[in-house]
Amino acid sequence: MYRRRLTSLPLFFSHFHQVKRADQLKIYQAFSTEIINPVESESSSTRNSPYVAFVLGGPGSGKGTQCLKIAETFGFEHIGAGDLLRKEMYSSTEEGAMIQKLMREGSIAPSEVTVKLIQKAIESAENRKFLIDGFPRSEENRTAYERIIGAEPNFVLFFDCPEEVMVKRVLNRNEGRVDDNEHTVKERLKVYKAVTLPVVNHYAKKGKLYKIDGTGTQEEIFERVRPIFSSLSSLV
Ligand SMILES: Nc1ncnc2c1ncn2[C@@H]1O[C@H](COP(=O)(O)OP(=O)(O)O)[C@@H](O)[C@H]1O
Ligand SMILES: Nc1ccn([C@@H]2O[C@H](COP(=O)(O)OP(=O)(O)O)[C@@H](O)[C@H]2O)c(=O)n1
Ligand SMILES: [Mg+2]
Repeated sequence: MYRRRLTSLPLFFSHFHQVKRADQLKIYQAFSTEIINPVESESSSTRNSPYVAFVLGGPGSGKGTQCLKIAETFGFEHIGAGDLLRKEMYSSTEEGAMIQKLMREGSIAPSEVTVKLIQKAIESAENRKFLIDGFPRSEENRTAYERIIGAEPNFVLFFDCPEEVMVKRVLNRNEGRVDDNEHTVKERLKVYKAVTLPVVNHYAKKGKLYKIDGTGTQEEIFERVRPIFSSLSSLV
């Protein structure tokens, strides 16, 4: 038995007119989007394993801001990869010092370190629905997650934003971060384009990517995100 619903979603699947998500959804991009939810056929093992959305986008694209809204509205647990690393950075261990150096340079921390922190956060949460924000930032991050966690994300959100908008937001962020300065943001943008965008393309090819216009007000962007999560609420 299938539950059918018609919605008009502002989805932007970059390269596909028809996208098939292996787990539960079939989504056809058109003027309106049909979502077919095989609710009754969902096995209990699927229900018990964590439901994971990765959240990607350049520095300042609004990942953290939108994750807070999604978490509050749809009951997801927000795990910020950068937040986990920053916490570790202040732990006055050797690893903490290494993370601080990499963050200052705008480089990516070793995947094993980041994935282990994410794994701990998933395991210690009561929630089973997760937004993993700022991860995977490299193909190496992605394969390390698949190897250590033994799963792929259910889907991936990607906030698409022009560089000049991202830079302006980062330089106005004012959270005292070691990497929110003109020099590091330039490096981070280079890393984003060379190392993170291939991961975004990987998920686009797999039909797992929701590309969202990251310009406009926080509220406008959230209205683009909302239908994606509304359509899931009966599933997870
Ligand atoms: N739509 C928006 N318009 C203007 N400023 C924004 C918007 N979304 C987020 N910001 C601000 O821009 C900065 C970067 O946003 P953040 O969510 O931290 O991005 P990211 O996690 O992708 O780096 C923050 O100071 C945030 O308050
Ligand atoms: N998967 C990740 C995520 C963040 N990081 C590090 O943490 C920094 C800040 O990440 P973040 O996600 O908090 O940054 P924003 O994109 O939110 O501005 C990155 O520039 C990297 O140095 C990492 O090494 N690996
Ligand atoms: Mg962030």
